[in-house]
Amino acid sequence: MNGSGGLIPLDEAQARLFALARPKPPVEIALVQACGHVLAQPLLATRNQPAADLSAMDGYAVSADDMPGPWTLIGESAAGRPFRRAVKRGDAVRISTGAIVPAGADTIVVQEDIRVDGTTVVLTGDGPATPGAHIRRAGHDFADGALLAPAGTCVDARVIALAAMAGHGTLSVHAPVRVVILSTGDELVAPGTPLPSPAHIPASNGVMLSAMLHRLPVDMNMPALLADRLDGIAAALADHRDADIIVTTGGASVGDHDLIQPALLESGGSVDFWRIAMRPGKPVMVGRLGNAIVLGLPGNPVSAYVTALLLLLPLVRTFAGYQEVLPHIRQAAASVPFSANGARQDFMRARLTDSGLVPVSSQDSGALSSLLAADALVIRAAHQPETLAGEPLDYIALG
Ligand SMILES: Nc1nc2c(c(=O)[nH]1)N[C@H]1C(S)=C(S)[C@@H](COP(=O)(O)OP(=O)(O)OC[C@H]3O[C@@H](n4cnc5c(N)ncnc54)[C@H](O)[C@@H]3O)O[C@H]1N2
Ligand code: MOO
Repeated sequence: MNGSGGLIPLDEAQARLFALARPKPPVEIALVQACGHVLAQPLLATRNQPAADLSAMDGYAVSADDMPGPWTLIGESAAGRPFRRAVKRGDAVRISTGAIVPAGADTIVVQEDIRVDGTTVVLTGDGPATPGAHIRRAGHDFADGALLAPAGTCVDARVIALAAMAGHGTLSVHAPVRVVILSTGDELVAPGTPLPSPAHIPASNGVMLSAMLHRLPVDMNMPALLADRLDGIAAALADHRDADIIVTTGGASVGDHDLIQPALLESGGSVDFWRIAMRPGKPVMVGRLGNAIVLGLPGNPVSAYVTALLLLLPLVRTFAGYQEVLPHIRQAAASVPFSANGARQDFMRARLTDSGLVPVSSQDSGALSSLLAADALVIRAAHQPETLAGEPLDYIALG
C-alpha cells in the first residue's frame, strides 16, 4: 500500500500511461500545416544561404581600393535583377538591399554617405568603416547540407521559415494523433442549446478539451453526447477502436451511473489502472481497446481540465514525438500560508500576485469560474507539511 488507499501516485500513473504510446510514423506535411508537429527527420539545407554575396544596405557597390572615390555610375544591381558585368577601378554600381554584389566590388557605401551628380558618385559622409562592409557573404547563414534542426525539434514559425529558406516546401513530421472525445452523462446538453430542466447542464468538457488540444498536432473527432447507457457507451467506444486515444469525460467514479469501466469491458477492452492519488482528478481510468488507449477523465469540469493538462496533453505529445511532454514547473513564494496536505497530491488553483501565490477562494472541482480566476496550479505533494508565507512553492502556469 502507498498510504493513500491504493490510489496510484501521479508520476507512476504518467509513466505507465506514456509507456503505452509510441511516436507516430513520419508523414510529409506542407509547411503551412506543420506548426506544432515534431520533426521526424533532421532538417537539412538543400542550398547555400545566401547563394551569392548580397548587399545588406541600399547604396553603391565599389572596390575598397578606390576609396574615397569619386566614381562613375555604370549601372544597377537590384534584388532579383543582378548587374551582369564586372566593376572596374573607378566604377560604382547602384545597389539595393538583397541584391548581388557585382564581380570586382567588395564594399557597399550606404546612400546616406553619397551624392550623385549625373553619372558621378561623390562620397559626402564617412563611408564604410571597413572594406567588405555591408556585404552578406554567400553561405554565411547556412551552407548546402548543413543540419538546421535535429529530429525531435518542435516545429514553430522559426523552423518553418528556416525550412522554406533552406529549400523545402514540406517537412517530415510525426503524423497527427487521432483523438476521439466522448462526453457521457444523461444531464448533458450541447453548448448553446436551451436546457430542458434544472437537472440538465451544458456539456462544457468536450469544447474545453478540444480547445486544450488546439495547438497540438491532432486529428480530432467529437461525436454526439452519450447518455448513461452501457450499450450505447460500449458501442461508441468500439466504433473508435482504431483511434490513438479515446478520451471520455464523466462516469469514471463509483456511482450507479458511472459506466465507463463496465462499457470498456463490454466492448472487449481492458482496464490498465484506475484512480490516482491526486486532487482533483482521483477517478481517472486508463485502459485499452483495439489500437486505442482509453483515458477516462472525471466529469467534474475542473477535474477534467487538470487531468487533461497532466495526462491527456502529455500523452498526445508522446504520440506526436515531443521530447518534453509534461507541463513546465516553476517556483514562486507563498504569499499566505498553505496548510499541510493530505494523502493525495493537490493541484490548487491560485493567483500569482506581486507578493506571491494566493489560493483562489473556491477549490470546488465543479467551479469553472475559479479556474479562470486562477493563473497557477500550485502543486502540493502528498503529506507536504504547511508552507509558510515567503517559502517557495511549485506551480504550473495556466493560460
Ligand atoms: N461516493 C463517491 N462519490 C464520488 C467520488 C468518490 O470517490 N466516491 N469521487 C468524486 C470525484 S473526486 C469526482 S471528480 C467525481 C467524478 O465523477 P464522474 O467522473 O463519475 O463524473 P460524473 O459523475 O459523470 O459527473 C461529475 C460532475 O461533472 C458534471 N459533468 C459531467 N460531464 C460533464 C461535461 N461533459 N461537461 C460539464 N460537466 C460535466 C456532472 O454533471 C457532474 O456534476 O465523482 C465524485 N463522486
Ligand atoms: O477528483 Mo475529483 O476531481 O477530486 O473532484
